[in-house]
Amino acid sequence: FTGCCETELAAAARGGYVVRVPVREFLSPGLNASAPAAAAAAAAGDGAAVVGTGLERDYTATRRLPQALIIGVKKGGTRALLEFLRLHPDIRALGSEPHFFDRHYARGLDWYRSMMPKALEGQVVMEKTPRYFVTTETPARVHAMSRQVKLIVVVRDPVTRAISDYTQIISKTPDIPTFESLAFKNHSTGEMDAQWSPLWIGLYALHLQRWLDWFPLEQIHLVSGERLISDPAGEMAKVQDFLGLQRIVTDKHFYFNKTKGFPCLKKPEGSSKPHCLGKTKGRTHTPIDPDVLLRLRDFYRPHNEKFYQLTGQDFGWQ
Ligand SMILES: Nc1ncnc2c1ncn2[C@@H]1O[C@H](COP(=O)(O)OS(=O)(=O)O)[C@@H](OP(=O)(O)O)[C@H]1O
Repeated sequence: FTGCCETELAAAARGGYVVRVPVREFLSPGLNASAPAAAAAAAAGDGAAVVGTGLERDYTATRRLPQALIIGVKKGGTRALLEFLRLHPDIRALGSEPHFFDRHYARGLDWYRSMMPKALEGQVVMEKTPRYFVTTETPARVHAMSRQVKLIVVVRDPVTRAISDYTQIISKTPDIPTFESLAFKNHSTGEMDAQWSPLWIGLYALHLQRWLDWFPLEQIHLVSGERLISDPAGEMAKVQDFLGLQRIVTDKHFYFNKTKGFPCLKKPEGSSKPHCLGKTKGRTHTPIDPDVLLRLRDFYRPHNEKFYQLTGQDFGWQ
């Protein structure tokens, strides 16, 4: 693919007229038969329709319900994963978090569909709302929409995740008590408050079990939040395989930005400039008393073991 036709197609799509495209040029060998040119046409936005006839494919972009969801976890690296996936021409992802299954379910599936970006046949439509993973009513609702939907969870060491969560909370409400005082139910006995949201979200086995009541494990792909930082291309290869996509997002798309301390994109969607995620991603964490950290590790150990058992994967959290 030379790139010449991508521009032509997109331009034609913006003009809203019909372009004939030889289908062979755009068929990819993977599960999905769409191609970068097709994605460019879809990316042209509202009203864009490029229609092929006869031997050609139908390039009409429509709004469809998502076939894949990033369901969690909060502070796991979900934004990074979504931005990385958006580099793929066969992905059409909603940029914001729609919170359909947890907050706006009463608005109905037509509303949800109307939120989605237009996509061509063969493109995978997706969205991310990290709260889905921990809301009890969500698995059944997602299942009612589609029993085939592919689910992705980015998991991260629950201790670091909890501190990241708290760091975000305190940045918005600076007057809240310290992490240490909120994490314990009883300071003298050392009993942790498992109900406190930053701790409760990290009980991954508990939450996953609710999803497994509705979906088989093969339909749930777990991304290591740690590896998404240390080896983004490796983690992305597995996600693309899971979604049945060609491995188009590779190490060529990333560079490690030393100032930020994270992998950044050489060329994000719709831009030619390198780009890192914003200031709220990769924040300096609130320092936590080392004794409390040890306590937290003890608290999570059995839950992590259960999670490794359920998933058949050891994420190596100490
Ligand atoms: N490439 C890259 N750049 C910046 N940050 C990255 C990246 N990859 C993963 N992360 C980690 O993502 C953490 C934020 O997670 P989420 O995007 O899931 O947060 S949120 O739930 O949507 O608020 C964020 O957490 P904090 O480090 O605690 O800020 C990062 O550690």
